[in-house]
Amino acid sequence: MSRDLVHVAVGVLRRAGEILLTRRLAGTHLAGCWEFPGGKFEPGEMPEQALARELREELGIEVVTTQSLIRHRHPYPTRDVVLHTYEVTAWQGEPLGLQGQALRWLPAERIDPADLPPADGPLLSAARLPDVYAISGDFSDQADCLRRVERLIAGGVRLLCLRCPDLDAGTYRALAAAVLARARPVGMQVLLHGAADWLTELAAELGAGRHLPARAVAAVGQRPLPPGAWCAASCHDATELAHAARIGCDFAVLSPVAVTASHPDRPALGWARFAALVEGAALPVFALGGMQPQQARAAREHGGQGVAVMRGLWDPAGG
Ligand SMILES: Nc1nc2c([nH]c(=O)n2[C@@H]2O[C@H](COP(=O)(O)OP(=O)(O)OP(=O)(O)O)[C@@H](O)[C@H]2O)c(=O)[nH]1
Ligand SMILES: [Mg+2]
Repeated sequence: MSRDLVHVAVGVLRRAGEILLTRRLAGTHLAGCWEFPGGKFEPGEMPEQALARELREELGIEVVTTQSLIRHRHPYPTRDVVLHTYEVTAWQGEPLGLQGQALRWLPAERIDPADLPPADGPLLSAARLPDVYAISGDFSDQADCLRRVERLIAGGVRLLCLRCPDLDAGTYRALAAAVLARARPVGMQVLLHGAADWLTELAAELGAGRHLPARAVAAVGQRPLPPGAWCAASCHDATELAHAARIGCDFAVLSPVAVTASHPDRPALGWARFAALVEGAALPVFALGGMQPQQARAAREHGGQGVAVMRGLWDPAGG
């Protein structure tokens, strides 16, 4: 039996580091929840037209510019909802609760997912994530590693995967602790890469997240970290993306989008295939493989969260 499918346009409005939430009115689906403003498409409307009309009707503002953030589908008991989410990067007017709904501005990290509709988990992750995810290269020298981290921080990078596959556990622990001590005060979030179980305990101890290699994602039935700590997955196809979302990962990297120096003979997905895979994914997806930070916008235009960059950031002078 075919289910009802409802398309909804949703806006993320930011001001002084805070995001606008509005409260669903009594008598509506999910009454009392805090949500991102927006509403259902009317017949014949394009997503951005629906967004502009909804924000005019609900908040009395005029949308000036938008950037697509994430589109995902959520099965509610009575119908499926597709949320088309946009960053509203400029608008005119002061948002008001024109339908009597309460308004509230909150920093992204203080929004409690439990206050939002059940469909909003991926949307909140997307709103909290930047559009560049740096992935470290292999290294063993702590001073060199910290110099590279400093350079990333100075360049505005705020999400880092610490990937050191050849280090023993003791050296990795010391290195991760040193990186976190530097990253925490500036709000850079760090994910520990690897399949080993001890990484979960280390992540909890240091206030870090975990990034699971594809083989580790396939092997687990549930994310290894509690909500609130980032849990990311490496994926290469639709099956892996679906599994990553099912086990509760917050975001994924999908590769290889372009041909890379490290795997020149591996066929690249290209942007069209990337977009098709992201379209079906229920979590934010970064493009990985041959990416440079300035391609974040292209990734966004193809439905992605942004780019995951290895060489281009960690080792920009390298080959
Ligand atoms: N606006 C909005 N809707 C959401 C969010 N999350 C989510 O699951 N939804 C669902 O998407 C649908 C949007 O419906 P809506 O009630 O806002 O639609 P609308 O503004 O056109 O209202 P109307 O139908 O009373 O005219 C609802 O089923 C709602 O529960 C969200 O963050 N914002
Ligand atoms: Mg609405």
